[in-house]
Amino acid sequence: MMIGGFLFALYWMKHQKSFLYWSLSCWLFAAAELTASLRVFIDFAVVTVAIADFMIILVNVLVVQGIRCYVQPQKAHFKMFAPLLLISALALAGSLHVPDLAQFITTIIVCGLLFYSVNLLGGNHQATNQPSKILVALLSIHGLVMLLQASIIALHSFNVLAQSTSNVMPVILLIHIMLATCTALFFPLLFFMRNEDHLVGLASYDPLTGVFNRRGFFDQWQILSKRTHDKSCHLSVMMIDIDHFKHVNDKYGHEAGDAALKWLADLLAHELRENDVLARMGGEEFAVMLPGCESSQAEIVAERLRNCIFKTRFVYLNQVIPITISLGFITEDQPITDIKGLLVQADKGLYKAKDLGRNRAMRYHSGLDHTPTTWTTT
Ligand SMILES: Nc1nc2c(ncn2[C@@H]2O[C@H](COP(=O)(O)OP(=O)(O)OP(=O)(O)O)[C@@H](O)[C@H]2O)c(=O)[nH]1
Repeated sequence: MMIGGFLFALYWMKHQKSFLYWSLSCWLFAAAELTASLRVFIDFAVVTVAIADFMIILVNVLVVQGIRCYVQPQKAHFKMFAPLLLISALALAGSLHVPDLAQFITTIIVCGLLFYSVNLLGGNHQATNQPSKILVALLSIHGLVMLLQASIIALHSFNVLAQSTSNVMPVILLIHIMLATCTALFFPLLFFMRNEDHLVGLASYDPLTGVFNRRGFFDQWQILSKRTHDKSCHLSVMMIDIDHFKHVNDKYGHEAGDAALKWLADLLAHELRENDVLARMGGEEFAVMLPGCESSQAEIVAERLRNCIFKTRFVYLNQVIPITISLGFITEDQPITDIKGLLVQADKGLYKAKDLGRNRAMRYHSGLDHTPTTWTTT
């Protein structure tokens, strides 16, 4: 009852329908247990068997409905459960005088609902956070306990386990209550973690282009450097800048400039591999990190990017706006600790490309201290 109250308070504050369904399921669970326990005092199977079991099925339907509201809110129509509830009611009514059969039917239906929940949460790509994994585990264990319970009921009804079930069933009931309590307590964490993931996402992505921002770029670098720790691995880094972008803004307007940035980010992302990291570092400047990309490949990629932007027409409000980019790039063959230093060097290549007339890619070679810096155009 208290967890139900807690979940209802969350619904009241957050207006998330999932919390409403989960709080109702908690309260209904308490009511169902109370109704079933009346069989000690009264012999009225319609209430203590059929209605109590139907309430247990409804509890689990409400749990699933809450999960559906979390996973796919647009498609979560409660009426989808109407056939299941109708069939359950008829089956329970038909097994009124055979309590074992009613319990077996209830157990199998609840088991199905639990595994459906596992499928909903496990198959949802957005729900890959820690609480959702724990919930998948809890619901799976609960489903297996239900299967065990169904087997015991079946064996009992064929008199195979005549004596021992009376000892096992209270233990199973206790496990149910523990699993249900843990599950109910983990549900709110689903939303809290999703909100946190969303905030982290907002902090790491550039809202205009949808690619990483400066912070996201360095976060990705941290992830990459941990993965390739102690491994000698090639890494190429590029700095990319739109040529005469001020002119684009001045002549066609700031909105055209924004559209050009988005167009450029989409094209670059399309030309890069999946594990390359593209980020808008600020203004009209982009950076690319190409893990495992050695020197000769970096040259090919840089030229491919430059040529792709040069050849592709950017059309804004029926006007063709000429866009070209300049690039500076560098490849490091040693394990890297200083990504910022690498960016500075790629940036030097970029400014050399600008100096030499723009619409070109320049490699920055950093040698030993006594080696003069050399530039290569591609
Ligand atoms: N539309 C738009 N413009 C931006 C944005 N961020 C920066 N800019 C503009 O980008 C322009 C950058 O101009 P400059 O740094 O002079 O460089 P440039 O005109 O591209 O010249 P070069 O880099 O030397 O080829 C400025 O006009 C900024 O206002 C943005 O988010 N949207």
